[in-house]
Amino acid sequence: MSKPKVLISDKMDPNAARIFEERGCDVDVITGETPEELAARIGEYDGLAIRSSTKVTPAILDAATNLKVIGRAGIGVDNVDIPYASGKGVVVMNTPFGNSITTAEHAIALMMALARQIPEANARTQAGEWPKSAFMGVEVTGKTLGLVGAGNIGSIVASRALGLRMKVVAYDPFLTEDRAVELGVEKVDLDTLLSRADFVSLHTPLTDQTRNILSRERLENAKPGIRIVNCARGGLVDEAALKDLLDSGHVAGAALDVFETEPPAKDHPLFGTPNFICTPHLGASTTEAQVNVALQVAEQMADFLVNGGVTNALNMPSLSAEEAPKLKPYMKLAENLGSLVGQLAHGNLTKISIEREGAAAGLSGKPIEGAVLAGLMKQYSDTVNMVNAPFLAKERGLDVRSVRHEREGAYNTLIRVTVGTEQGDRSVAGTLFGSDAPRLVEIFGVGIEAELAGHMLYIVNEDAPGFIGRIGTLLGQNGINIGTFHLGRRDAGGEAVLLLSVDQPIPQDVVKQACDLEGVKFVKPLEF
Ligand SMILES: NC(=O)c1ccc[n+]([C@@H]2O[C@H](COP(=O)([O-])OP(=O)(O)OC[C@H]3O[C@@H](n4cnc5c(N)ncnc54)[C@H](O)[C@@H]3O)[C@@H](O)[C@H]2O)c1
Ligand SMILES: O=C(O)CC[C@@H](O)C(=O)O
Repeated sequence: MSKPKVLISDKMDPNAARIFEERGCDVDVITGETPEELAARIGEYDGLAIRSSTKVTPAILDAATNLKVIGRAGIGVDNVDIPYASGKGVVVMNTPFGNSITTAEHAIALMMALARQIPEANARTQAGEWPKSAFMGVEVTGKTLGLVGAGNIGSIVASRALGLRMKVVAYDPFLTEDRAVELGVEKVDLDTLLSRADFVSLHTPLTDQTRNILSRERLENAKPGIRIVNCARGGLVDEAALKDLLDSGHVAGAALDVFETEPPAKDHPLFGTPNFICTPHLGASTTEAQVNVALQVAEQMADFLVNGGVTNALNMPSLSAEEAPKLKPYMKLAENLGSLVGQLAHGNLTKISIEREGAAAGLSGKPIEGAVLAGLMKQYSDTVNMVNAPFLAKERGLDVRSVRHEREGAYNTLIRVTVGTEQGDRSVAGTLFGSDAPRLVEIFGVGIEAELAGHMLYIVNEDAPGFIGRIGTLLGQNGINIGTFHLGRRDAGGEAVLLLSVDQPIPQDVVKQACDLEGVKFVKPLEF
């Protein structure tokens, strides 16, 4: 089997390339290309490892015909069109912790630099002045730091600020009272935070809710003399308003590591403003953080490409490398069951339920759900896989339920898939023979044991003598060889089900002739 191919398209610590190679991937490091150059190249790669320079746009994703995974060596993934990547079935991963300490330290460094105007004092001193009387700083001890966002980085900033003997208040809609107590911070609303904070540090992602969170109105109503630090994302602070309020003195200082547009224009209005300092998106730029994120992204991506393990994916549930091989036969079973109901159920499907019992109940439900949906929707799309199937299902308004039963059933492991159709609910179930051989064990209420593979024919007929001979003769006369033959029936003399595998696709006219055989109620060729 050929090795998966990975492209590292942004400057990254060399440990990333080393890990990819050690873990069984071929790797190219080609940085600084134009979007057109990247689009021309990307088709040959299974994985793309990036930092923030590469913009993974729909045009790049359309050209990425083999791409399976994008790994961001860092936290923010605003340079990746995740919905589009999900639609294409590409997993997007980040490394959520590798640079958190470094970024938190940068925020603290900028806060201290603002408090003592270090950059300006440094520049003037080195320019030959001795401007001792021009600078009068403030202590941070005893002052209030307002954290907007108390996730990974915000929490670390809180602990460092408490070490500096500051009081910390935090605004984060997802911060629980218990967690606030654990962090030693006071949970407040945003207006209270801005009315009380001497320093504000931003640590949220940029979303529709956080864009412009420090708006002109909020800045105008903030405590006079407030100082602002943003090491999170440009776009959180209204830059024009910040300029006006620094000029008026209402805001005593501001430090930005990130800008709405990066790099900012050379004549950005904030440049040259007294008490404004900035760094060129250096939050994550320490040796330690860059080694961490490079190692992590390469480990995660190689694990996915080589073993199927999923860690820190933003558009797919996690799956450990230990669990991935155990899940593999279940995924095949789940995909086949989804495909079977998809091929057999008529009309508009409105809901689907995926039940797991026995050993299957102990496995992660989301990957199994993704595999069932991928099987179900294969008929509608050639590019569907377990990453994009849940999104496609949602788009189609399909109500998807996963149920895990504690009960013991007739099989020691079982997956049942039931779809709601215009004719009522239709259900199929399957198990594993041994530890890894998927088998269908029930189809629409009829017990049967069959492997679902290759070209198959499903027939519902009256349970009466002579039928098996008739279908065997028909297929034989048409030169079609039967591979496997499986029978099931509800009651003797009632409705029977025949599922057989054949060595080639069954032509339409043979299907038609099968429909015309005596006692036949329904015929459907199936493909797995
Ligand atoms: N400057 C840099 O180089 C650099 C480096 C690393 C991370 N970052 C950025 O820092 C930010 C924070 O990273 P993190 O690892 O702490 O992320 P995180 O996901 O751990 O924390 C983000 C927090 O923001 C909170 N939040 C979400 N919406 C909010 C809202 N409307 N109001 C208030 N809080 C809200 C969340 O509940 C969460 O607790 C991200 O944007 C990341 O991209 C920047
Ligand atoms: O890669 C970088 O230098 C920036 C990383 C940072 O913005 C992040 O979100 O992790």
